[in-house]
Amino acid sequence: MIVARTIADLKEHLFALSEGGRRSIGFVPTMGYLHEGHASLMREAKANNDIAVLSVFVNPTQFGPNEDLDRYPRDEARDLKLSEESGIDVAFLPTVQEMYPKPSKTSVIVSGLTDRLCGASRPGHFDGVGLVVSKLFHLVKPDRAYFGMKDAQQVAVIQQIVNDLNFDTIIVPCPTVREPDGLALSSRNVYLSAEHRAQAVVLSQSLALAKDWIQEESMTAGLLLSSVKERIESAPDAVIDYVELLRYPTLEPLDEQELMHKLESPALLAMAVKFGTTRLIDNSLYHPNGGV
Ligand SMILES: Nc1ncnc2c1ncn2[C@@H]1O[C@H](COP(=O)(O)OP(=O)(O)OP(=O)(O)O)[C@@H](O)[C@H]1O
Ligand SMILES: CC(C)(CO)[C@@H](O)C(=O)[O-]
Ligand code: BAL
Repeated sequence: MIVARTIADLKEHLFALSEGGRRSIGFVPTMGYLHEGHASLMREAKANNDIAVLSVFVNPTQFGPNEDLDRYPRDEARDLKLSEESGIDVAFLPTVQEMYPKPSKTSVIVSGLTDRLCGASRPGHFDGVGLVVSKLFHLVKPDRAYFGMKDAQQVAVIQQIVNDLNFDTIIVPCPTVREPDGLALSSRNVYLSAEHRAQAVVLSQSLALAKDWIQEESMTAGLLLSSVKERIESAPDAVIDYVELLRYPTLEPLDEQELMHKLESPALLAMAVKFGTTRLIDNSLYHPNGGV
């Protein structure tokens, strides 16, 4: 596996390996501290492309002033080991100076899709994601890029950027990988105390319950939301940031009276919940035919 730390190095290696763009590139952008969720994306990239590229970059422009940029977990040696084992050919690990030698005067702002969910509770977050993903796509020129559905809003936002800016990249959404008890894998799980780790299972449990509840004939969107919130709040330390039910991928809210078993388009039940200072997200996508 080649490790590139500069843009010049990355471009040189990619040009050689791809034979000037003739061989396909699958790309997995991450912020590192890799886990099995990231590994599933890396394996998918390797299985469906000639060359698999990983980036590890804790992107400062997507963190708010009071967020966890400074304490975001990092373990480069472990990341390199897992990425090599997962079939990555080129790992790009730039410094902040390399990616942003000067503050960017250009922004990539997606309107509408970023008004709710994490876009509302983390102002400016998706502007930073849009900027760095656009920069990375220009550098890597991937044929396919792999993103986890745990960040469902991110997938919708990036798909919109690709459509609007004519990137020649297919966005491949990948399923959320979970711990045996259902907790979605996340680099930030490492922040959880043992007590909060035990309580955090309430997120996936509430999503599983919602899957049953939507089959009930009288279940409306409003009732589903209040039932899910009640379930989450049964965990003593859970503090809800948001729980929302939106059409996917347009992210328009469902009507409170809408009957869930009569859904006509996919609906996303998405949540962000804090345990102490740790903010976790999870979601599930429900399809009109009752499929999940
Ligand atoms: N459990 C998971 N299953 C599948 N993909 C995942 C999972 N967790 C993260 N990803 C995906 O990995 C990519 C990189 O995400 P990131 O590095 O932020 O990891 P993370 O574990 O979500 O970290 P954080 O805790 O900061 O949200 C994103 O496309 C994200 O959706
Ligand atoms: C896509 C991404 C790597 C951009 O920094 C980040 O938002 C993430 O890890 O999901
Ligand atoms: N997985 C999204 C990256 C972030 O939380 O900033």
